[in-house]
Amino acid sequence: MVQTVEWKDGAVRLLDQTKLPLHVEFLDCRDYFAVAQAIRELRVRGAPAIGITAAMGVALGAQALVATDFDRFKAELWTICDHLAATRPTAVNLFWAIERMKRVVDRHQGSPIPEIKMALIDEAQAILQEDIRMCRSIGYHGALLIKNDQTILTHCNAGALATGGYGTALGVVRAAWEQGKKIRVIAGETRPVLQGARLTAWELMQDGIPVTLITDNMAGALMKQGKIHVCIVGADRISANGDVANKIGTYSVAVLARAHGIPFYVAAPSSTIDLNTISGDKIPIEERSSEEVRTALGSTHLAPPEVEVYNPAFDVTPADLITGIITERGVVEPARLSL
Ligand SMILES: CSC[C@H]1O[C@H](OP(=O)(O)O)[C@H](O)[C@@H]1O
Repeated sequence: MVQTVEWKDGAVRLLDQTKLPLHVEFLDCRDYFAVAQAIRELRVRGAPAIGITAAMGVALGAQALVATDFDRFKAELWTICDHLAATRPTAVNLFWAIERMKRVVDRHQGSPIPEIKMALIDEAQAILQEDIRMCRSIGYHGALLIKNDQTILTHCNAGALATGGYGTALGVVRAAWEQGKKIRVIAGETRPVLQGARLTAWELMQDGIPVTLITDNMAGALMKQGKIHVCIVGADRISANGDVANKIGTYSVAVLARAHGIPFYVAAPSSTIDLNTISGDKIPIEERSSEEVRTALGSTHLAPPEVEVYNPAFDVTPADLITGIITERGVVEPARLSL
């Protein structure tokens, strides 16, 4: 699996996910503006991957600062943090990672500036490596829930492409596959940005994991036909009461799963849990451009050019529709999250 994001030769190297599945192209961001633009344009996306990338953007921005006075350096770095924090509002990992980078600076008050700059690079690298370890642990705990010969429905992309590597929902799939369980994945295409069609299908095929692509409106019929045994999705923010914000369409899958008695799991690292947000209705939901809905990835027109569009990128699944939240520490009932 190619690396989604990495610090390479003093730049932030991203796999440009807008080019997948037909082209594997990398984008070398040499300043934090380029990192922010890549996040906004979904060249890198997925809650953990956004956090890691923003952390590297902070480290990258710090290298270019010329201030020799700590207070001035800190003030200028906080401006960089604000710029990166303004890229996307829903994935809490973005803000968690930026706050973690800020704590590095505060811990190094009084240290030489060059030492702080190095510490920021080290912290961003540590966030990446921790995320990969957490995904593997999520995979281990989640695979215990998967039986041989089961078919798993997933929505959007919560794989290596959405994380530092290995994936959350797809980390569970990978772990079950690596354990020799004969599983199959049904991937919802995930209109309008098609993360399922373009990214999940590509990612699983790279690993030789059986995957079938469906349009989002097919999920209910497959459940009714008994062809789905379990649903596993990712998350962008989990509120203190266990509500989950995830890609638009997730709530529909959860309702259908409940109607058909199918377990519905959310896989996410603890960096996605936001105990400061008391419930899902308080989670900010990103609204994206009308063109994403009116066209097929900005090309073919699918609708009248002037038609009114509503394009929320996420929805919220209430805790009572979620069978369990799979974290790096194990599987937890949503209602027990903040205990
Ligand atoms: C492993 S979290 C992935 C999560 O992020 C996706 O959103 P986007 O592609 O817009 O960044 C989607 O909600 C996934 O479940």
